[in-house]
Amino acid sequence: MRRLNAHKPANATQKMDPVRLHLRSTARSSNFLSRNSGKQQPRPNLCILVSVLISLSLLLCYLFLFPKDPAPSWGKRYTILIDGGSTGTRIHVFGYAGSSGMTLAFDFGDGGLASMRVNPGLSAYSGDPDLAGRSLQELIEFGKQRVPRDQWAHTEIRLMATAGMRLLELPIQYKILDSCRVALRDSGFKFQDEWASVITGSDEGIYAWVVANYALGTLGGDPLQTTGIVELGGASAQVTFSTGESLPTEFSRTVKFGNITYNLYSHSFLHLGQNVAFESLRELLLSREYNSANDNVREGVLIDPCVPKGYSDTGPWKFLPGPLDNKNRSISIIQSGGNFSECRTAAYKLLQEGKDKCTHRQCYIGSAFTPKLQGKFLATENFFYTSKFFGLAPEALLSDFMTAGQHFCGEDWPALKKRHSSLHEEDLLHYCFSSAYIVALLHDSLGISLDDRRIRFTNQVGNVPLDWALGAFILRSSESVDSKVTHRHSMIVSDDPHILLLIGGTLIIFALIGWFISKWRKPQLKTIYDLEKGRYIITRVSRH
Ligand SMILES: Nc1nc2c(ncn2[C@@H]2O[C@H](COP(=O)(O)OP(=O)(O)OP(=O)(O)O)[C@@H](O)[C@H]2O)c(=O)[nH]1
Ligand SMILES: [Ca+2]
Repeated sequence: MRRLNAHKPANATQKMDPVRLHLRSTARSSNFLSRNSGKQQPRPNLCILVSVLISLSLLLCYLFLFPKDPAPSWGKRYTILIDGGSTGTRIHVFGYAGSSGMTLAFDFGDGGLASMRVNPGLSAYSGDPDLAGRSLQELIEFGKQRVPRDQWAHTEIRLMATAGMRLLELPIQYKILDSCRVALRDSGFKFQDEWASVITGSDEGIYAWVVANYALGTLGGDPLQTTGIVELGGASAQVTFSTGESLPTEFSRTVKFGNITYNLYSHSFLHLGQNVAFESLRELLLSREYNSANDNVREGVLIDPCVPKGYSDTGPWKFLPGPLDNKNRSISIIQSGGNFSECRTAAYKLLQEGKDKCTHRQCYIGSAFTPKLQGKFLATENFFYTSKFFGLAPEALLSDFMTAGQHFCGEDWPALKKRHSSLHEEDLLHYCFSSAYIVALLHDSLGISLDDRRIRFTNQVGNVPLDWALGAFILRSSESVDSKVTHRHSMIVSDDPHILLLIGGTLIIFALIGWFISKWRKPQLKTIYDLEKGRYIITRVSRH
């Protein structure tokens, strides 16, 4: 049997006298109730309370769905990208506002980006792939110095290798990648095996295009206002730009940024990076078909027009297996020809190799389709290093490279070494070749006129280094922003602790509102004893 209600009617005697207890109007009983519940406790005005709670929760919802700033930044976060290039491996540590960010504003200055390079590149370990992973240790330590320890487990680390690795046989590539995965798994950072890979040359070009246009402020704007990128690396060269031309599928890429879609031509010319091209040109000079026209080989001596006068190198050389016959294999010395125009002719011939296999409407380089270059371009890496060495302005003309190269190639090698004693000899040796190669590539092959001002030779725009790795980071960040924007309205909870807090708080407030309303709506029941009927009845208590 339920206990009697603790409160007694006002006129009740101490003893529960069943006779006098009548059905109480809920009002009187509630008055009675209030009289007997000790000191008058002002019951919270439920309506005010509920409305405060509802407005609070609406405010929280507004903050979550329409934050003042696309998203409040939640402190700094990090991501790491390792660029596995043919001549070296470099780590880039990106620090950025860890917002659930709907905006992309990165600081690529000292506060936001830290990089370090080690030589040689991963492909140099083809003879002993297990050592490749060890070459990453120094870079991983560098990353640990830049990322706070409590963030290591949340910091993703990715290895993206380029042309140097693409040149290796697949089994060797896999062994080198596996060796790197072991090192990255043990790094303490967040890593998954598929995050160590060899990227395509087309992706490499796209990423370089993204960082260039991000730095120029044209990413997300009119495609016709974007700037193309030509990059001369160590083992490959990339050409990427926006074009209205119809493109064969293998050369056509689309990049979506914000609500703009860019139709891009992107291709990486493998083997045509500067370092590999320099070696390949010697192979060409030694080949039979070339030699029939030129007497570059006389009694075991190769005359190389692409090295300054007075240079000689007694080898050994690692000539790639190719069109060499035994007679030429017995090269004992390479002597300088120091002749810019002969070097340019040989370089052009190298760039045209394979043209007979062209199956497209036009192939400016080898058998690859290349549309006519449209718009402005940034020329990076070896394009920039060569222009810088010759003291050329960023807006230099190709005719300036010709003049500088003609002079340099004809100079005396010992005098050059003396004058540029601070430079790496290998870099110094390449400038005769690179000046001729740049003219043969951009003018003789791609059709940029000698006095065209469309090209800027640079490795930086503002404080943004034009490194494709930054482009990969920007693109990934924008994709994750897009996915957050897409999901934001479907309230898919982000992994951001503050967002979770916001949602949790909102849910608690709604639950409180629901509870109060249910209390308020739930009939307040009272059990009283009816003297006349001699039994207990349950009655509803009225509300104020
Ligand atoms: N002259 C000169 N060349 C440099 C310097 N630093 C790097 N290089 C050369 O410039 C090129 C650098 O381009 P990168 O893209 O870094 O080359 P990489 O990534 O090792 O090669 P890929 O795998 O083809 O991209 C290489 O040919 C280097 O040898 C420099 O300070 N001076
Ligand atoms: Ca590179």
